[in-house]
Amino acid sequence: MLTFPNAKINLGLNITEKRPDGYHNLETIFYPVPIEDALEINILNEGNRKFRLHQAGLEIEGEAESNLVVKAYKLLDDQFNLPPVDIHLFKHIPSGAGLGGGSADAAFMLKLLNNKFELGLPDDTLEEYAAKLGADCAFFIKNRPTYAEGIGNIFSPLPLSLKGYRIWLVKPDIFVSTRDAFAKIKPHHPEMSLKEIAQLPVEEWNGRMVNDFEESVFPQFPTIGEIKEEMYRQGAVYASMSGSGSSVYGLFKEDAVLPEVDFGEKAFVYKGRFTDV
Ligand SMILES: C[C@](O)(CO)[C@H](O)COP(=O)(O)OP(=O)(O)OC[C@H]1O[C@@H](n2ccc(N)nc2=O)[C@H](O)[C@@H]1O
Ligand SMILES: Nc1ncnc2c1ncn2[C@@H]1O[C@H](COP(=O)(O)OP(=O)(O)OP(=O)(O)O)[C@@H](O)[C@H]1O
Repeated sequence: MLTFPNAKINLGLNITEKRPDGYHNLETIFYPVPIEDALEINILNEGNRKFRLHQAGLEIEGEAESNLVVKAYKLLDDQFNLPPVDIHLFKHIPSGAGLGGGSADAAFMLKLLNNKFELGLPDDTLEEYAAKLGADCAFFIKNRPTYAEGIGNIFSPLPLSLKGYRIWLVKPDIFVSTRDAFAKIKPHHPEMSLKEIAQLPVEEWNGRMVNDFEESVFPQFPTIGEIKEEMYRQGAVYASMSGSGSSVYGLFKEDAVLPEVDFGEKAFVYKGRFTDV
């Protein structure tokens, strides 16, 4: 059985408070983007191992045991004693990008196991399992535009569609530590709530919808800020860094011409368009 975990972007990200446990309260909107990994499971018939992981495409740091698809399998295996599985993961979504690729793989693995082994778990239960694997992981269960608050784990659906807009996304060869990016932020409440801004036309988001991480990340990595400027030079109606970086996206009108721009040999570049979600 095969599935295609997709990435997300953050539309706005306000870091509002530092909590006693060291984490931060925030508000953001998660929106699915059609940049996809491929994830397949088959029943494993040979040997006495519970799982085998084959990886292709972009490299992922760490052992198989620390891969989120394996963690997702183990989580459900502990409860349901699942058959052994042979896992194939083709990695296309860059990591350390603010695109939630690892979280997407984990959530899609839960959904895949639920279907393959007919566990009958409803979305709410799958979301509870997903939340154990990462704060934004549960978003990918329903995988539709979502307003998130708390530490990024309290969700409400949002009536918002980017259908018809084009997206140009660039992830330079820069690694931003999410932990360091949080540590440099002075939390504050925004003047206008993100939910309100999201109801305005996309053309009115620039200057209102803000990703607070840009303030701490751009001075340290000017290249990331320059990519955002380039997006606006090319006619983006709205551009922003996603999550804690390092990817930057621009939203463009349907008929926009997106030229070839050299963002460096190792940059990941994606051009696509939104369909209905
Ligand atoms: C900021 C977002 O990109 C928004 O989409 C994500 O919430 C970040 O999620 P992530 O990359 O999976 O990050 P995690 O692995 O959960 O957290 C990394 C580190 O960031 C800090 N962290 C994370 C989330 C949060 N609400 N407050 C924090 O202060 C913590 O120091 C944590 O140890
Ligand atoms: N299946 C997986 N795909 C990608 N990364 C994985 C996976 N499993 C574990 N990881 C680990 O998780 C880390 C974060 O990866 P991820 O792709 O979620 O990027 P991210 O850009 O930090 O996402 P975000 O900040 O939006 O949550 C990686 O550095 C990697 O070591």
